[in-house]
Amino acid sequence: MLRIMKYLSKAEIGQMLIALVTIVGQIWFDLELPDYMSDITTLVETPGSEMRDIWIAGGKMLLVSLGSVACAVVTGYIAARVASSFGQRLRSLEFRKVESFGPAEMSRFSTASLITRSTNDITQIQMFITMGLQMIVKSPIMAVWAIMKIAGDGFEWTLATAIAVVILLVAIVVLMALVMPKFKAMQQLTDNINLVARENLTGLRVVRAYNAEDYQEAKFTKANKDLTDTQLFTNRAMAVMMPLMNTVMNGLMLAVYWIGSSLIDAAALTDKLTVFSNMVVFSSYSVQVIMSFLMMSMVFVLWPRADVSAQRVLEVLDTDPLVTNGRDTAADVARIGGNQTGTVEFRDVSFTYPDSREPILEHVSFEAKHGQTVAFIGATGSGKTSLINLVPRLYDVSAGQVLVDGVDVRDWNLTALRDRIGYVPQKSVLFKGTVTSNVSYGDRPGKSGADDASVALADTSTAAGRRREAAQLAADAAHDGKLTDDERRRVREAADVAQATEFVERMDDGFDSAIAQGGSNVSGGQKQRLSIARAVYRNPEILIFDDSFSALDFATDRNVRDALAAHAKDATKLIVAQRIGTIMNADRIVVLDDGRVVGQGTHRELLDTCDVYRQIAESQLSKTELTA
Ligand SMILES: Nc1ncnc2c1ncn2[C@@H]1O[C@H](COP(=O)(O)OP(=O)(O)OP(=O)(O)O)[C@@H](O)[C@H]1O
Repeated sequence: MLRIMKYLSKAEIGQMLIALVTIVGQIWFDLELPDYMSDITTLVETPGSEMRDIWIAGGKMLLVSLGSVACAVVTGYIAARVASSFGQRLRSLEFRKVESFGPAEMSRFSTASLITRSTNDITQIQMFITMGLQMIVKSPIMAVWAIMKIAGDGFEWTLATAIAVVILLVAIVVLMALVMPKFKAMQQLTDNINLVARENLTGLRVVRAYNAEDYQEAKFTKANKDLTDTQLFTNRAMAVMMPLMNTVMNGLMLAVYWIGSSLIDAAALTDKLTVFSNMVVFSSYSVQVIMSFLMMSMVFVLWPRADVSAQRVLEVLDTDPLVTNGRDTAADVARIGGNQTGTVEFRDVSFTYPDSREPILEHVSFEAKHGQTVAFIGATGSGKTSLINLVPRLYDVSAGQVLVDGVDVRDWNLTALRDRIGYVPQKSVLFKGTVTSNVSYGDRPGKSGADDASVALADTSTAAGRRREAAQLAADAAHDGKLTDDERRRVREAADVAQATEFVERMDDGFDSAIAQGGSNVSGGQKQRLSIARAVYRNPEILIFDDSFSALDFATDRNVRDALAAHAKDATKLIVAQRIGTIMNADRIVVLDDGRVVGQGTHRELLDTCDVYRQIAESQLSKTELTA
């Protein structure tokens, strides 16, 4: 928990120091009260006391109480302010970190867990700061201060208080040992609930189609029951705490008065009043001592969960992606690579997924020159996707080298490298927005070094930070959906290339038509065409299509390829395909079989030299097409 505090900003630390002063102030006021009470008791018990004096002592007591309330309000305000700006920063940092993750880190944490970690876990930390930090500071100071006030006031009373404190400490330690492991499990079980709920929601159509509601429900019931059982255990354990505290507190009161009665009994007549007054004061202070232990126990209710949550958030923040950023900017690459713009070369590349032992690619070598089309074909699972994922560095090679523009991709600055690439993944991804916003998605070149900016932006603990955040939001809002005429023309051009214009124009608002989250309001083929348009819009040096024509009919497939050849003739195209028709005109076809290159060349050459290719071709083309 302490380690996460390093993410507090200077302003927040300053605010917390002010809160420390108000906390000490509140304790001072609280501990002044019994003294005035003692004065009033003495005045009431002393014959001939003036009513005026009692009013004055009462008035002072009221002022002291108001002082205590004022301090409590200021402390609460500051704690809430610090907790929310700190929570906001942690969420931003975590979001930023997750953005830098590659598929390897995503599968290590799982999407469901990352969602819990940036929502529920941060809420736990926020709650702890709002309530726990006040108590954590307040309770020991108050306990020590109150003990000092009563120490030496009466051996018997002090002993009774000490016994009560020991009972409380033992109870707290035992309870913590019991519930701490359960709190850890609780966050993991919350992950699990998220996982099952997400799976059910994303796979809703399949669930319905296979009448698998009962199966899904059973899975959810199990996850739900596991979480409920754990929560019940911890809540029951914690439920013991409050009654125990009350019993100890009342027991102590009883003991103080019981001891007091015998002390008063034994005292000489003149001392009886003093002993009585001492007893009233002592009982008030001992209540404060027990109250501070009560507060400590509340801290121990909040702390274990917040501690587990802090560890889980730190685990994300401390993870360095396997794919690290290189240094070479576009200008460096042009100098080092000798202007080999648009070339992609694999030099004896082997690749094994981080979580497996079997190599997926072995000794793959090929070269794609500027403007060439290189296609990859092979059976399912032969490693085509794994191969092209190495170009934008979704993963890094295990051996060998991948060179873009003549420079090893590991040396490239990641932003510069990815700005060069238009990537259409196997599974099309569309974002909530409009057709235009999806096609022009890559129109803002990446900003290297944005990390610092985002950390600074996330600091909203100062007025300057909040102004900066507002300016950034206003700039983003001004940019959203406000494309220039030239950009709109380019969106249309990209849609033309992807053969998307016709269906987009048939939509209600044309290019401004809404796209639902995940593109659920357009068909699979339409999604693919918009994804292709998005890549074309960037006008990149390298276009990567991972089986991106599979949902297109043959005529559209051909039209897209013809339009690409004309529009993006300068771009180097890497195409993964299952259909021979899609790739037979490529400059080079690389045939993969079980992660190895078993043939390379043009369609004609491969028909003569590569058995695997010939078999695929024979299964897809007619005799006349084969001999054409
Ligand atoms: N994240 C991963 N971790 C471990 N193994 C993986 C991972 N992704 C894919 N694989 C394995 O790598 C092999 C190659 O997968 P890849 O997706 O590259 O094949 P592909 O040729 O593109 O197949 P398809 O044509 O079906 O898309 C498969 O055996 C698959 O099980």
